[in-house]
Amino acid sequence: MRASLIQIGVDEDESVEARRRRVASLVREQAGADLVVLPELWTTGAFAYESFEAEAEPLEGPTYEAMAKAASDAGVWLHAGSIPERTASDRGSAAGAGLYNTSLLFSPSGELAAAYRKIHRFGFDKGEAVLMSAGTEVVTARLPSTTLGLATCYDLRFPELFRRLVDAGAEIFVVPAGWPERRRAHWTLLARARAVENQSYVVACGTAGTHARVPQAGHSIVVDPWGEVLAEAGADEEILTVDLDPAKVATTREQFPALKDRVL
Ligand SMILES: O=C(O)CCC(=O)C(=O)O
Repeated sequence: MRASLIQIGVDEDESVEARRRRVASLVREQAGADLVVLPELWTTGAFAYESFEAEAEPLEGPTYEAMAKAASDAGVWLHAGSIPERTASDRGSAAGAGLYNTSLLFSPSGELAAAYRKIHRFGFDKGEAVLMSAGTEVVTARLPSTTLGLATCYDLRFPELFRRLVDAGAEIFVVPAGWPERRRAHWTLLARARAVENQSYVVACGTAGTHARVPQAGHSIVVDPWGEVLAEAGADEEILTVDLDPAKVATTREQFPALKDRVL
């Protein structure tokens, strides 16, 4: 299974429209891959809090349309990163209520295969944590050769979510992010920890450059179920392509059956 992670920069000088077109074209260029992954909130930037409300879209909005088409044009499973999703309950309610940080997975025919609303919102008492609502559903998606478990950025710090995903059959965790450079060491460490403790692949795609004055870590990473880093990007825009063997999850779990020793 070939995965391509598109680590783009979210530059305020590029309009959301232009970025959507550029990303769609990059996705089309990945024809031949099985799975293509984009970062978190790449239309607005994960730290561009002041743009969330203005750039929020309904689930089936312009990003959905463009990414569904790009997935079918390329014939790939596309994890289209996440969008600021506006739901009906947003209208007339308190600021941010009814906005979600929602990731979208499309099948190679451009059908929506899964949508995951980020459960753990980042920012403590500001930013996303107050501007967006929290998702409540743990989401997996069945592909022909494996099962994906969906998580987003700050979720990586919460191992209990990943256990729930494993219990639901996940073998590959897909984690779009807009992780800051300041905590890059945590990003790499946590990606490897989630892989090792759950004997699963971690496919984690971040953003490049700086947005909303927050330098981004980049360093998209793919870790195998033994914790080996199969590929890691640098800090700049990059497409990271890597071959995964989904069967390695079962063999790792058989040969070193630590998951069977869970007590709690
Ligand atoms: O946990 C972190 O250090 C970064 C999380 C984050 O930036 C996010 O979830 O948007």
